[in-house]
Amino acid sequence: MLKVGSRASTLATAQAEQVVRLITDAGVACELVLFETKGDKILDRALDAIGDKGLFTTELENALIAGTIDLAVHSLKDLPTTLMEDLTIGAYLLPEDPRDVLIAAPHLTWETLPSGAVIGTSSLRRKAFLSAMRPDLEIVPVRGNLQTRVEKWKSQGWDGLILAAAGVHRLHWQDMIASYMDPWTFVPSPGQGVLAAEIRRDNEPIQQLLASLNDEQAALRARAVRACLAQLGGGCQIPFGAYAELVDSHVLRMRAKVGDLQGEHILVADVQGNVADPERIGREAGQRLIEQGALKLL
Ligand SMILES: NCc1[nH]cc(CCC(=O)O)c1CC(=O)O
Repeated sequence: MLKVGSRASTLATAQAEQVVRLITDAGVACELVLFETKGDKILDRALDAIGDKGLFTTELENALIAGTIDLAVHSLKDLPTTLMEDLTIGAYLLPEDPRDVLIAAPHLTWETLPSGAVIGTSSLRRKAFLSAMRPDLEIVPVRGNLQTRVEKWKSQGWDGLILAAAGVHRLHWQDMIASYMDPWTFVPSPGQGVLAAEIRRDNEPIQQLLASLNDEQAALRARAVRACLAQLGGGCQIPFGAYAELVDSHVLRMRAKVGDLQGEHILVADVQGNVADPERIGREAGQRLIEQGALKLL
């Protein structure tokens, strides 16, 4: 019996159950093992204020190394670019919509949000890009799992929330979506919407199984944007977004965007290149941001 580890939040569990189904359908029996991570426990501070990388992933990586689980399912965007030694990404799975969405009352959209509207988000990236596009909005912090954030939005009388479309779709909350943000402007977190299956490097049987389930296109796009993040030093504590699409079967196009928290200085790098080497495209985008002074902004 293959042991599949996941965080215990409703979204994480729904994601892991989808992966379990994928593996079961491939003929391998598995069971789910649920974990609470530091990021699930600390709810009174923004993620960047807690500081360390791997807030949602360390407990799962420890369990992989200890052999308690054989595979860990993560939201790729929560997984640091540097994994613990002896661990690797075995597959990129089940890509969902990579965009961010505005959650708001039915009569509102991004275009009709009034001046002074109150929007909940604790993400530095969302804060920076919101401020750059709409300096007239008021941004308030909101932490916790998706249920908690939606309850806060309703109980506090805020006008809206920014969330990942992927999570909203996976929980079947489509009717709360007021607008989809354009990914080339409101650039998503690198790897948003994609699931990562993390395994031990020496686990060859599962490596082979996962290779057959890997989503090739999601993998190429994810490798480019994560190489860019790595070039800038990794982690999720910076106002940074990166997005990639295949132009055709040979060419990958990506955009990386960095801002300051006030959204006053925004740097953009666009790079296009051969899909055979997605990391090169990502590093090039990262390098261009650094040449524009990105490291001074961060
Ligand atoms: N940071 C928390 C987190 N990690 C993954 C998702 C959603 C699923 C995904 O982006 O793949 C979310 C919620 C959100 O950002 O709204």
